[in-house]
Amino acid sequence: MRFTKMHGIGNDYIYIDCTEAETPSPQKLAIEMSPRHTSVGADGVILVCRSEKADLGMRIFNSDGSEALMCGNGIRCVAKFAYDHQLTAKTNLSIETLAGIKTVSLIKDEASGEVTGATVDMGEPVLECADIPVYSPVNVKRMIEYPVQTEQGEVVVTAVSVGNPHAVIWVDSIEQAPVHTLGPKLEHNPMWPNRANIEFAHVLSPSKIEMRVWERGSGETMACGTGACACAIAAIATGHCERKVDVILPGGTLNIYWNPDNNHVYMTGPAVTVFDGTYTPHFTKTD
Ligand SMILES: N[C@@H](CCC[C@H](N)C(=O)O)C(=O)O
Repeated sequence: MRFTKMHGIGNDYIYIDCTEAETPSPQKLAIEMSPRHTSVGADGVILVCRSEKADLGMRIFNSDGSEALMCGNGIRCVAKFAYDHQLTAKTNLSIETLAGIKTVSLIKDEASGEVTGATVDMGEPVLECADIPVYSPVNVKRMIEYPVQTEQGEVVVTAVSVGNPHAVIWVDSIEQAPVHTLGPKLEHNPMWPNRANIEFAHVLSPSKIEMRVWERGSGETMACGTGACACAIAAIATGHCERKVDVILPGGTLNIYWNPDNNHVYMTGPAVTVFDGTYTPHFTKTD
């Protein structure tokens, strides 16, 4: 099985071209290929698929095998993968995800012509609890800077969906943030029927946020594109930031713009190929 390892500011996935043949058991493949010390090593597996409704389709599996609806860093890499592997010659393309069709505009280096990144129209963010989905004890419509009781005390959460569910928590210091303790506890808190990605973020200025993320199904990662959008949305919705925000993550920076005219969120960032490889899965069809 051929694969390409790619990353968007350190959020790395194993990309598999499924446009000619299906990949059996992608959940098992993600569990098997993601471990960093005993396998290829990645935050999960992304399938590049055909689509009847868009130029291409994608599916994303976290390292625990769970399937997510959307991946912000992944979709930029899918567009680069498609262009570099001649699956398309388009530099503006539509990609079908389980969270709907997104449009991606590739960014090329002028001198080399190489695709170095992309801007993605992430669509309209969702703040309504019922649609995220998130349960609140007193049935609030939106959970904006809302107090939540945890074993580690009260935390103030803003709930946002950017295709997948996110909880944004403002902290004084991202270095000291309880990413590995509160992160998994909140990910599995029954308030989230489908679990959630947990962001610990700090507003540096009206145009700059720094954050760390505990990703649903993958643990702490170096970056999360949908998570960066969620933090920017939470900061803009609460008046902490203006419409254009640079979100600084351990792996690098993403530029987020929430357009007031159409309510769409745009994310710009790099897409990088690390290496190509071949892999023989250990599981059998009867596993
Ligand atoms: N890293 C991604 C998000 C991947 C899926 C997420 N862990 C989930 O389960 O929702 C991104 O860049 O958005």
